[in-house]
Amino acid sequence: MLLKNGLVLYGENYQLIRADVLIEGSRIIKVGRGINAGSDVVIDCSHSLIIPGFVNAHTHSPMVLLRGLAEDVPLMEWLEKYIWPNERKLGRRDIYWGALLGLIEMARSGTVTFVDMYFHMEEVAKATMEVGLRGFLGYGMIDLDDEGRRKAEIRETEKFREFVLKLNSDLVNFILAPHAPYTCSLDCLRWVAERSSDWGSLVTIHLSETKGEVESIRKKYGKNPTEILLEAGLLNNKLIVAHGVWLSDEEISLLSKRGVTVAHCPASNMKLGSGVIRLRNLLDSGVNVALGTDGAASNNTLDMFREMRLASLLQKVYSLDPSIVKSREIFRMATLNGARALRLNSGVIEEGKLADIAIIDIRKPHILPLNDPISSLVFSAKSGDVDTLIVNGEIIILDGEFQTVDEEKVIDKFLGVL
Ligand SMILES: CSC[C@H]1O[C@@H](n2cnc3c(O)ncnc32)[C@H](O)[C@@H]1O
Ligand SMILES: [Zn+2]
Repeated sequence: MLLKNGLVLYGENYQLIRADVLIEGSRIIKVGRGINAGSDVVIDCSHSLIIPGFVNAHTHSPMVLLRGLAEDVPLMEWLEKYIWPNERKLGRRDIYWGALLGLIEMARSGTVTFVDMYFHMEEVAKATMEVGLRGFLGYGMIDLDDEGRRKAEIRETEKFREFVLKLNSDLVNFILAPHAPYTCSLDCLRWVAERSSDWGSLVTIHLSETKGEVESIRKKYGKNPTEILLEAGLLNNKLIVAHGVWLSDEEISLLSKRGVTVAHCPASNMKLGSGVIRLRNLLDSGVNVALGTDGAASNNTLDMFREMRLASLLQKVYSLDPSIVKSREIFRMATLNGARALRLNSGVIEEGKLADIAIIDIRKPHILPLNDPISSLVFSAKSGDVDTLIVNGEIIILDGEFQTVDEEKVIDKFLGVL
């Protein structure tokens, strides 16, 4: 496949060059001028920006089903009064259709890879293969200190891992996913750490999201949440913690030393009134910070353009310092840092990298003129500006049309619900 004559955001330094991008199989093999390779597919990019696709490092795709259902309440009330009772009513088919809608929304906003933890994950895996995005999928474990529940959660996790191994797919990857230190026992967390080591699996967990969480963990264990993960044997470079809003200096330095990734979810943190992440401290301490939307019930979209903008604006207004975080740092969080956390050779447009690419038609009044492409992406672009999406060298959206899935059928399904 040849992407012809585009404005390419090239390499880790995001140099803007006019060039062609040649893709063979799942990889970018050449970037340069005047490539003539007799390609089967040639996409004219003369009015387009070619960028690495986004990595949504923390979401729950089926939660689009609960969009707008629990508004204006803090996390624990949100979970206990609204979300958990409604989730108990969701069956396999609901999860399948919810995941399809969520994945379509993610693709339309330039996301190529996502980390997802929820229930009935076999259905999310099916949707992932149908749409063609790259998913890191985990069964969300909650044992509430109950041994019987723990055993059942372990069985579910093992079953889902078997399912993923049998799929033998380039796109569907298994990840261990205990929910949080306040819903998982130390025994459960220890089991996850041991399996992560045996299986070589990545792990994701919610951590230090609210002040209340930190207080309750301190009350229960006399330690902070990060120390509990340390005690369980989870603090290493296979771990992605979602949120990390209330981390102390000591915890930040521990996460940095251990190579842990923090998936920052600004919209969710603002909407649930959870707090403001110490982004500058995390970045300056060398922590790999990626970006996630969280679920659509606490966001209320899965749009990574919007997430980048919110991440930046939140830091500027909270610190009263517009220079606190640069747009390119935010863009890197949304792309390369997520890819690094997942050990993917992608997240930048460069020879040898996976062809996980978003193509944006810049002939839009809200984008032009392109004085600073990174600033345009972080502050001006939005979901729907992605014309063409390529994942693992396959075209998912071409000229605004899905090539893999019947988008209209999915939309109709949800209109039928009204
Ligand atoms: C067991 S994983 C899925 C579980 O997590 C819930 N959830 C979604 N967003 C958040 C969040 O920001 N903090 C804590 N828990 C969250 C979701 O509703 C599922 O129950
Ligand atoms: Zn979450």
